[in-house]
Amino acid sequence: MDELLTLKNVTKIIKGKTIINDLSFSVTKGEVFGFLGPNGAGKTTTIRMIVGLMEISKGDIVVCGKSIKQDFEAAVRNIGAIVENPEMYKYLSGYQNLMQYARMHKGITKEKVDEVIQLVGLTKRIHDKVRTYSLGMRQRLGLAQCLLHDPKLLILDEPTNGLDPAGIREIRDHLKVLTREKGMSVIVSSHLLSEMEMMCDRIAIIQNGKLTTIQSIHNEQEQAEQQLFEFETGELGSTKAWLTNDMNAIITEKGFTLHADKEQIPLLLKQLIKDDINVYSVKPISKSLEDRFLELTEQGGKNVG
Ligand SMILES: Nc1ncnc2c1ncn2[C@@H]1O[C@H](COP(=O)(O)OP(=O)(O)OP(=O)(O)O)[C@@H](O)[C@H]1O
Repeated sequence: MDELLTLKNVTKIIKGKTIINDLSFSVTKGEVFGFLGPNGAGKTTTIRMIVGLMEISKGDIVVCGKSIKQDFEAAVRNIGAIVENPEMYKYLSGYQNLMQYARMHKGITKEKVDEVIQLVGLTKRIHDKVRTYSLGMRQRLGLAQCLLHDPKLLILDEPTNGLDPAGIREIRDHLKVLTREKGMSVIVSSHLLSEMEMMCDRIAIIQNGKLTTIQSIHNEQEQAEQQLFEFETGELGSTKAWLTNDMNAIITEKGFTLHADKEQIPLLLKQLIKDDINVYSVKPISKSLEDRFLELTEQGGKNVG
């Protein structure tokens, strides 16, 4: 089964106010899925519902084939999560903290504790007291703790909050190991696009409790399919006359721009040449996710829906 997590029309209403509105998406095995949105968009609320900390008002969440509503324990068993800052005893060592946790949860062996310590790269400092750890090391200790019960799906709410670039990079590298080598799926949330672009395979943008877009990050072919193209043509008057309303083109200083599939470009060129309009260049204008994110958020969700 490729889908590890599916949200089906999930809605959350608190005191008559719709906080999450009909949210549907799936996360597949081995991917890092980003949840991006401005403050107050509803990321934490959604995550709290996925990990079972908050009830769903409408819809359902399915984890590894188990419905959170019908089979709660079997569903959440597959999840490891850091939602709020993980509580650690600062006067104990990292190792003592993990062993303490292992003692409270059935079936976690000492070998498993050693394995996760190595996985998060804390071997050298694991016997030092947590109060001597940097924030990044504390985050990694938290990560180690939630890996102890071998979750299939890891959920990290704002994992890079307060970390310096080196700390962010460490988290990023660890997520790669977990997904690529261990086949886990990871959901990370953030309001910082640049970090998410470096960390995620796909990013869902959430705005006012609604999903506005899901975009693959490394799939350039997919991104190139629907694009804005800039045509540089000669005579602007005849160009303007040539364009029809349904093309939704915008006249520029040098010619015009329009959205088109790549396959449409040769057809448009043939037509322009046939109609005696000179074309000096055609180039795709890459619209970064950043533009899209800013556009969506600055418009206050105009495109939402
Ligand atoms: N228990 C609650 N009662 C009333 N409103 C709530 C409650 N929990 C969340 N909200 C509201 O729901 C909206 C979404 O909040 P949420 O914390 O999920 O956003 P977020 O995207 O995680 O933002 P941030 O990045 O600031 O944490 C906010 O407007 C918040 O005020």
